[in-house]
Amino acid sequence: MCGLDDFKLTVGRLSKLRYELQTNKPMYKLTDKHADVELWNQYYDKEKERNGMDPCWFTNAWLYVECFMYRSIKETLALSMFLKDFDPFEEQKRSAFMSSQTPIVTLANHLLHIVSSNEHRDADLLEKDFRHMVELSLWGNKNDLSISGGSENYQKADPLEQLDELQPYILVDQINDMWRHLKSCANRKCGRCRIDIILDNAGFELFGDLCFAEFLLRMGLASEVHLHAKAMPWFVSDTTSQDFWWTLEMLQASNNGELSRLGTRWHQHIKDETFFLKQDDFWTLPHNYAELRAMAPQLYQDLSASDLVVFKGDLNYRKLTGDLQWPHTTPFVDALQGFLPAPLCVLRTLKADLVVGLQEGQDKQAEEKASDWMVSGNFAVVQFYVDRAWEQL
Ligand SMILES: O=P(O)(O)OC[C@@]1(O)O[C@H](CO)[C@@H](O)[C@@H]1O
Ligand SMILES: [Mn+2]
Repeated sequence: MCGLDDFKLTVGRLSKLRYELQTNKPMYKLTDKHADVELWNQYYDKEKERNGMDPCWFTNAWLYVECFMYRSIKETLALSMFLKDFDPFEEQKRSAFMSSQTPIVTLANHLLHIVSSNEHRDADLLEKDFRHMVELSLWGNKNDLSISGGSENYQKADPLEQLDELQPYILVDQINDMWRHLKSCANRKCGRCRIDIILDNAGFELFGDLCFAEFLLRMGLASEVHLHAKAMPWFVSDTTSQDFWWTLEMLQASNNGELSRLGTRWHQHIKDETFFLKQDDFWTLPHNYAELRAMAPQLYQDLSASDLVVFKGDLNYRKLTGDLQWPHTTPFVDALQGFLPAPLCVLRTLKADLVVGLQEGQDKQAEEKASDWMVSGNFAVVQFYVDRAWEQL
């Protein structure tokens, strides 16, 4: 088959997918060669058994349906001859990165300034800088391309100047608890701590996450950082391994000295195994994280070796909490339903209508401030949990 025919066939399949989705047709079983096919098809059978009918686009759970849409796009491409590895969102991701150059440079300057100053013998200053780096990584999550339906959504304002005014929008702020945990880990293990980041969006968010990782390394709070990327194009802007490498290449090739230094440094971190880039099919399944241990035992075991697992973003939050309508005052740990491979935290801006761990009445106050507080990405939570037993290890 020639390229043009292959292209036409693929576009036809995508149009069919769109039509079926828009008209609530039944979903279907996957047939491509990817290793996750059986797990998806088992999920389909379970849903069918539960509801007594084939899963349909409008009637099944939002999380499942939404994940399946991205997986179906992947299948359509996988079944083609010439577009197997094509990332349909690549252009948007790259353009969002390019458009965020000014705030990226601001953030790079800030990071390089704080890691090269000697002032951190003052513990209070180190703690303040830690807070800022966490907040920068947190608010980077505002910039995702799936909430904007794929249209331009990139960091425009100066990220540092915004931090103070954004503070009141952090509904749950457990940054101090994270700080105490990391300090005590670093003391106990002489700085030999492992941090994992379950990445979310590429572009400014990924850059902020890498800066946070670099800060932890340079301040002696971590000795290795494991970065978990998606195994396929996902929710438009999520970071794939390809996006990660492209970002490092772009930074290294930048004519801005600071960006270029960071790009070179992060390549070196990979070579000397300070950074680890990982991907696992589990992150692109529709399952809740309470099922991770049973579904992906090796991944669970790997995460268990971490001193802190940082989950970025809204989709991770939905999967951590099972995407359920919890009362808003439900303790965070209860919503995790036993998923506790290691100490963990979430850095998430709210884009879906669920949240836990709020104080009584906090939801009403947020609602008075903005009726779309749960879905606008303008409010956030930083939630942390460590089991007592881990603290004593
Ligand atoms: O995980 P992220 O990037 O923070 O957000 C993903 C997201 O934009 O996608 C879905 C809407 O399509 C929602 O779950 C959420 O708002
Ligand atoms: Mn995302």
